[in-house]
Amino acid sequence: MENMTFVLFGATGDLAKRKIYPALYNLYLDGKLPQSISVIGLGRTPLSSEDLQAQIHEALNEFSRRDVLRDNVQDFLNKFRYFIFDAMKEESYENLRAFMEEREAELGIPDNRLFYLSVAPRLIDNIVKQLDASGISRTGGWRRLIVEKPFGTDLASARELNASLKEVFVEEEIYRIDHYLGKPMVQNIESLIRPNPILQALWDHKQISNVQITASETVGVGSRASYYDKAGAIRDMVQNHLLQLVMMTAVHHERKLTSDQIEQKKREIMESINPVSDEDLQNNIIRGQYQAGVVSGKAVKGYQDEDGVEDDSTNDTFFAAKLCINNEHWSGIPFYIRTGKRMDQKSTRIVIEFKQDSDAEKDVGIVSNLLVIEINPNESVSLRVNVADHSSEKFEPTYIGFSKHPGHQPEAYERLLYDGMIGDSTFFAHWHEVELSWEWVQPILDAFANDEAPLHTYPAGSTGPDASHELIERDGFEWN
Ligand SMILES: NC(=O)C1=CN([C@@H]2O[C@H](COP(=O)(O)OP(=O)(O)OC[C@H]3O[C@@H](n4cnc5c(N)ncnc54)[C@H](OP(=O)(O)O)[C@@H]3O)[C@@H](O)[C@H]2O)C=CC1
Ligand SMILES: O=C1O[C@H](COP(=O)(O)O)[C@@H](O)[C@H](O)[C@H]1O
Repeated sequence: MENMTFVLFGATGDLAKRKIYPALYNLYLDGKLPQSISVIGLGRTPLSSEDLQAQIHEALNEFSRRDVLRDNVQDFLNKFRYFIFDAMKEESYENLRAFMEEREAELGIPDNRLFYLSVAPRLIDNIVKQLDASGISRTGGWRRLIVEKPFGTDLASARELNASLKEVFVEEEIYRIDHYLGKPMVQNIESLIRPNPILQALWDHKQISNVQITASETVGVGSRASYYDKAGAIRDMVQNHLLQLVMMTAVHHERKLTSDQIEQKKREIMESINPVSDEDLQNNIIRGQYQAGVVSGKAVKGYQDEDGVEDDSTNDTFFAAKLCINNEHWSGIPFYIRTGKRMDQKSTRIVIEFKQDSDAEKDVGIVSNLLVIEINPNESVSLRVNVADHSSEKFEPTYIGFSKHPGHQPEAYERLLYDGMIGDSTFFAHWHEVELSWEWVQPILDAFANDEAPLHTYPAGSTGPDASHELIERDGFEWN
């Protein structure tokens, strides 16, 4: 890997502490950082480099998946410098350029520069313009830009944001983070199907009856009401993570695909998803909001009573939909997606349900085969099969599969940061996917904004509103 400067905008922020520093440390432990790297943390808070290093050390103690090793942590921390920086002030950039160049000279490294924007979206336009104007992004080496979510708040703002990034960077240099794409089991979908002809042969509408994608959470809005009450589940989870899971599930891997081919296939899938019609808005889209209830044995407030949430908020904390991909492989197969906060369990999973011809044998316990890909918090793949129980002359559903142990393998941010450093954008969200995802959700955003869709409530700690069960039961299935 080439030596580089890693410029972290938002070095004093929550994401840096919880995800970025632990990811960098674990890459360091695995020998996956460049031999020589200058990491420059930026923020307005007046800190010295030693202060930042102390904060990072603390963050590692709290959030690293592996123990912090006394004998090497200082070597890791020495790579960091802090620079007091206000993204809205022009002079900050001139000073940053000098600081960065000085450090590059001190370490004898080329001007390969990776800019990580872990800051509020409202700052991004100015940062990118100033990086260009100050010459910071005009490097003799390579330059890359990692952008955090949310990428816009609707189709128009996403296009605007993209246009301002494109004034300075080309698509190949822009890495839009969607941390679900960094999750090991999501990255493993291809390696699960392609080398296994038995699964490849099953991966289409002839064998599959429906696909279900769930991302349920037990947490509520927490301290993020100012953002979440405007975003809702649709912007927070659906436009990005859930639609990415749809694309990753629906891609066909007849052979090993290059990054560009995967990008093209994902784009084709998004283009093949039926646009949301008025009929869908009435029947196939479910908006929900949690009420008071009990989660993991603890009484919790309803959404409207959460700190920072408007009293009469109609914001969606739950979303479910049925969508169809109109291509040769998936035509006629419903994809059901759902996500919600304050549900009964934390679970992100993809369930592929296979067709079952033996309706007549339901009374002896025969059920459809399922392929269950558990993404989070457990990482496993299992296949539900019917096994005869000779004593009762009935069949028992039995799961065969394997599990991985989270904590023993690199987490999403480690994988994505590493990919960003080596210049592999396979598991980042490319512009066309992002734009097409916004195009798909835009009619839903409009309907929610105009209160044209019913708001179903559900008790915290439940499996979501009844309407989301009716959505799937109408087609003769149930959420697995
Ligand atoms: N936290 C999370 O779990 C997730 C966050 N994200 C995204 O990551 C980004 C960062 O989030 P998060 O860390 O939570 O946010 P925080 O509010 O915790 O941190 C914001 C950071 O931005 C810096 N900042 C704010 N204004 C300026 C400015 N004018 N000039 C320079 N720096 C500035 C702050 O530094 P200072 O105050 O020192 O200036 C701070 O380091 C956001 O886009 C968010 O949507 C995405 C997924 C999850
Ligand atoms: O991006 C986000 O994701 C988290 C859920 O992520 P997970 O890795 O724990 O499944 C969600 O809580 C948050 O609201 C959202 O912004």
